Amino acid sequence: MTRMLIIGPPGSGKGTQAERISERLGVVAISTGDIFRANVKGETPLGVEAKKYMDAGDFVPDSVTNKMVRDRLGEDDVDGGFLLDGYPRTTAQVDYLDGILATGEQKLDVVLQLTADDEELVTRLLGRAKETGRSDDNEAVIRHRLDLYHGQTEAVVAKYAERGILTQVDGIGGIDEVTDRVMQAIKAAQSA
Ligand SMILES: Nc1ncnc2c1ncn2[C@@H]1O[C@H](COP(=O)(O)OP(=O)(O)O)[C@@H](O)[C@H]1O
Ligand SMILES: [Mg+2]
Repeated sequence: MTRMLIIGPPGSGKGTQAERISERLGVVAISTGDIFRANVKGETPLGVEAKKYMDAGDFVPDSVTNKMVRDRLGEDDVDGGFLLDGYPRTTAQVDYLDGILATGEQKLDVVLQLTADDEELVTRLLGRAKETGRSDDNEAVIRHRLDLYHGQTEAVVAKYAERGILTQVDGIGGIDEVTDRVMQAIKAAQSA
């Protein structure tokens, strides 16, 4: 049973690595970005609300995101553990997640931070824009998302560092190479 978070700036490879960790550890990967995008695509009320923020590279309001995550974490497939990708991104979300977990007397085992410098991230995301056409992958919006990461999500990372459960992994390199680093880091954290 593993309960984990993967945190990193946009373009750091969270989604790619989360999928691999999920397969290897047999835990369900939950990406708030993917859930929002599925709702945008399906034109649900949640999607219609979220789209306004996502297209601008802004965070969807905490009240909306928190409720969505609470509902998702209540589903049956989460019983064997989870890996959250893209949440929490604000310190208010950290507090909210603490509340959800405390209710079930659960605790986080590992928080992984994937690191990469801004120029590498912008290059990657502009490349991804050509392939996937994600509506928030244009340079101005990418820079804004990076600003929010530095301005808000780094404070989230600091909180977990204070708790002694943060593990940093260098996200620069080939996908397999990064996966090897990630799996080693998880092992080391779990035996610590
Ligand atoms: N925890 C969250 N809080 C607020 N907004 C979120 C959260 N997770 C995802 N979003 C919204 O979805 C968008 C895309 O998220 P995501 O796919 O995780 O992007 P990336 O991994 O490129 O940073 C974000 O820019 C934001 O608008
Ligand atoms: Mg992602």
